Amino acid sequence: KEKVEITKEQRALVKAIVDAYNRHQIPQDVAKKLLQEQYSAEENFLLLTEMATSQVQVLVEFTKNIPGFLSLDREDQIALLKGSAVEAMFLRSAQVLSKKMPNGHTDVLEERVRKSGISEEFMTPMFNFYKSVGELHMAQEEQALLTAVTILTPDRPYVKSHQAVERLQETMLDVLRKLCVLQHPHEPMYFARLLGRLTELRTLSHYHAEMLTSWRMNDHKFTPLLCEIWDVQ
Ligand SMILES: CC(C)NC(=O)n1c(-c2ccccc2)cc2c1CN(S(=O)(=O)c1cccs1)CC2
Repeated sequence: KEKVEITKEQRALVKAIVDAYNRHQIPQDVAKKLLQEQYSAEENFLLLTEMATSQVQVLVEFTKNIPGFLSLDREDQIALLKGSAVEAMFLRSAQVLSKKMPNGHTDVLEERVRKSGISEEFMTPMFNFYKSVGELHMAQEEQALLTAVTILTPDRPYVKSHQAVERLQETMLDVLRKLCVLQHPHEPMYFARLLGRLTELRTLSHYHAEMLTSWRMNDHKFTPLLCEIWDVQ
């Protein structure tokens, strides 16, 4: 039985990432609004736009606090953010849905998302993903580190110093692997299942590009920040 040891540096790394992750929660008022306003598809779409826009701002702040990220080449920093924004949004959504919320809130949230103009063909894979993440009952350290691992994916378009990003991602993966072994001693495949969610995320992000065109058909407007991070309009 290999003895898994988290080093002092790794403990500090996890603390930095989790603090950043918790510091940048989506403003509660935005999430609360999802539960208050009326149910029209237009209203739901607007609320998702607001939540997604606020999540991008949160994502940028979180990313800047990933140790080593700001020492990467500036253009690579942008390439990593743009390349991971959609995946981070879906991962965040899954984490929001799997969070313990006052009873009934999750259903309302789910209902609003289902009635926001997203075509049925994307609804199924999207909610399958939310369910498969929820079933993992991820600890917050795992959620924060998995988000960091997603952002630090070296093979995003336009990334120049592939190796520098890979080194950073490996640092995160090593401590995430150790945490999984320590926190799920009876589930030797837990870490592998976590990484499997990242594969599902990539597939979802391919659906997202098509989702956007279906919305644009019904002249739905996005915010300038979403247009910039998604390279649309
Ligand atoms: C938590 C935030 C980041 N999640 C969020 O905004 N959601 C959620 C969601 C899921 C579970 C709980 C709460 C919300 C589902 C969807 C989105 C956004 N996208 S989008 O960005 O393509 C979008 C399209 C049009 C305007 S914004 C569409 C799908």
